Amino acid sequence: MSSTLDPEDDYYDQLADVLKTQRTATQNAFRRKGERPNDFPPRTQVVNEFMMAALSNKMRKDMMQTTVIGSPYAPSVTSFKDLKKVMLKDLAVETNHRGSYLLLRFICPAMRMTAVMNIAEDEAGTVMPFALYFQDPESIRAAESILKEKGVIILKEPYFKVGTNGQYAVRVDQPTDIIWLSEDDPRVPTKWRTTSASAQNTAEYWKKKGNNLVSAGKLFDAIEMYLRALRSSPNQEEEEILHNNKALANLRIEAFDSALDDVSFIANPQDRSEKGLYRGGLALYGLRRFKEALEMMQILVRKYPESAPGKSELHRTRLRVAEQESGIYDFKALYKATKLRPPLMDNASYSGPIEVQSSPGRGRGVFTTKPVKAGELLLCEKAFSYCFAAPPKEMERALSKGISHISVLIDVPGNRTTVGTHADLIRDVSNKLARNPTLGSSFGDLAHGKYQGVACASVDGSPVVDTFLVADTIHINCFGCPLTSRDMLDDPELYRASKYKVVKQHKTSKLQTTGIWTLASYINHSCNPTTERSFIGDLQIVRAARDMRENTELSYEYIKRVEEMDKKLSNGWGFLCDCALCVDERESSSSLKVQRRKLIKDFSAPNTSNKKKKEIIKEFNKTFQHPSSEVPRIELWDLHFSLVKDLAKRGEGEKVVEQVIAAFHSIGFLLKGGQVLPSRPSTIVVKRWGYPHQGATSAWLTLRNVYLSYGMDELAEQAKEFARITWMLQVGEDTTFVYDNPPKE
Ligand SMILES: C[S@@+](CC[C@H](N)C(=O)[O-])C[C@H]1O[C@@H](n2cnc3c(N)ncnc32)[C@H](O)[C@@H]1O
Repeated sequence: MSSTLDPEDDYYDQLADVLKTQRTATQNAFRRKGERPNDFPPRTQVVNEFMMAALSNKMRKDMMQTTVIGSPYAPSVTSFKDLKKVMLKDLAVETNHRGSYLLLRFICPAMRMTAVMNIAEDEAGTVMPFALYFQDPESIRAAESILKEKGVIILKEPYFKVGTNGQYAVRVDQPTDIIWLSEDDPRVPTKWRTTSASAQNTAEYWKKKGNNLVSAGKLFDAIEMYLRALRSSPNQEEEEILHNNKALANLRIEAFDSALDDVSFIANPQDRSEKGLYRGGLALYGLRRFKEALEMMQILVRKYPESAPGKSELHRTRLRVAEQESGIYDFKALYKATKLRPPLMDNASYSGPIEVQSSPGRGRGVFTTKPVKAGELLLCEKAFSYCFAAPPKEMERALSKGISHISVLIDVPGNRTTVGTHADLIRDVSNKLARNPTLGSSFGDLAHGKYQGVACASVDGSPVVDTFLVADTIHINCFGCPLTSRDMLDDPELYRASKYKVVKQHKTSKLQTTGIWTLASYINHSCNPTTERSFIGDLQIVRAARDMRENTELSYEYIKRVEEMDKKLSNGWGFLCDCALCVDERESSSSLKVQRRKLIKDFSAPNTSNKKKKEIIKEFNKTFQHPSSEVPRIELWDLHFSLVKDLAKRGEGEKVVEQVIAAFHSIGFLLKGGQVLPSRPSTIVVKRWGYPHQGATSAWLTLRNVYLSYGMDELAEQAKEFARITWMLQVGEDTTFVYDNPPKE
């Protein structure tokens, strides 16, 4: 979950009004639940209004899109043979017509708003606006190829609703409720049949049509043609070619399961053609089954040693298997790849010494399976789905590049409004699952809210996806993320530690890019976490923020500690944190909190002397009942560093070191050695790691610089090594940590 609106956010008031209007409209509509209206407007009026709306829709380009999630209803899991036909005039308002189906034909050119829209008619000639949600964006599939004029569908267990404007419509939130009928389907009524429907052409004829459509990028239509060709009695050789061609179209729409089915027409891989092996390997790669993909590519290269694409894919797949097994990544190449739009990394996921187990009171959680050291890589996971929000400068390119626009998601039952790419994420995950049912369990096993819905299922051989369940699951498990965590560093001292130029364009964005990482999703929240995570494109990197024993639970901060933490976590994720910080906060009296606030105010007052500041820090420490190893005193960090700044200016190195070490102790670290006085030790050791503070790297580098200035080179090297570890925690890697050779910015 990310970016649920706060009162201080832009648009808050406007969107709160929109949410209110939607809630009222929903309540009004529900008052009419079950009513069978007899005031349908005449056909010409419905069509004219639709055409006018399509025209004005074309002219308004810049409107922020809004997706409204209404009352959830489960998708149809009933076999078509058990359903009875109903007509549009039989529909009841705000009702899900279980046990029934509609047979509909579209009569206008489709229009794209948030939904793909058309006017549907039934066999009696009654017409009705029709809205289909969660469809691929126009750049992937044109609205006109989805709800084609003259196209015929069966809509199982339809939902009939009254819109905010009082207009009746058939609304489809569950796209898998539709059975798309091909022209020659016997269920298409005779009077709706087109001439090409009954054309008795050869498989070769339909194949050529399919090939032309692939060349034109109309992949969904091409697949329909290949299916038609397969129904036109091809011979064995033609059949194999058709399956291979269909596999190519399926690969391009990322329907990897179907592509794999296509090539499996020849059961034994050893007997497959070069194309069959190649496309089968790519399908397995797309499903992230890299070891099987490698086997397929090895067979290909053995059987067809001259195959250049085979050799190059074999090489690429080997890299993925190596990453998966070693957790070693070429980070330099990853940063380069973040220039891609969208910045999807071509990498495998690595899962280190961790496993999912039950975590009492928290559902499931992730635990270490062996002792680990601070900084160790625990997980580097590629997103299951990722919607990149183009920064304003790139918006123009967004349409053509399949980048997500920021849109508004109005969740009426959840009573919340979210700005970001969540609506696109719901769409992309739903489509991914519908096209790749074998991926269903990795997403379907994730935690979700109260809505039960339908987990992965299939009916009449087709997958069923419950978009309401997808939305509910995304709400709990999705996170906003920057393009790279390194871009988010806001300490100039740290830029000097980075070899590559910092890209600042995303720094001010509000993390509107969102994604789902199905393994990282099992990590629970703690305000005093054991790990830190970072992002490079759609890779999420999780590293140990402390030395941990075997069987220690991993945790990270879903959000940084803020005021009203209980409210934020409970609104966002439905739980109250029981970490020591939260417990202490609840136990602390309001007078104590007032006292702490006053101390901070006094500290920050102009002209407060350093002596006085030190006294205030002492007083502040006295307000805690528990040691800082249990309840880190995060507020103290900034107070110590305010002193550090001043002391550094005066060149009082020993005192700088004293304050930096005190700052670390205040957040639960236990450091041994490291003070300049009295005896200039040669080691500084972290006996216990504390709260992973964002300022830790520059704190270590401050120590390192002071040590150097005192000629304590050994100690300086050790401090630099700790800076490297905390840098890795923050940005994910240490390739860019070359403090001795700062880049010329
Ligand atoms: C992203 S999921 C984490 C995995 C989840 N525990 C599971 O069983 O799948 C987020 C959900 O985990 C639970 N959770 C996370 N951190 C928690 C905590 N500190 N205390 C209690 N529940 C927590 C909440 O139910 C939250 O909605």
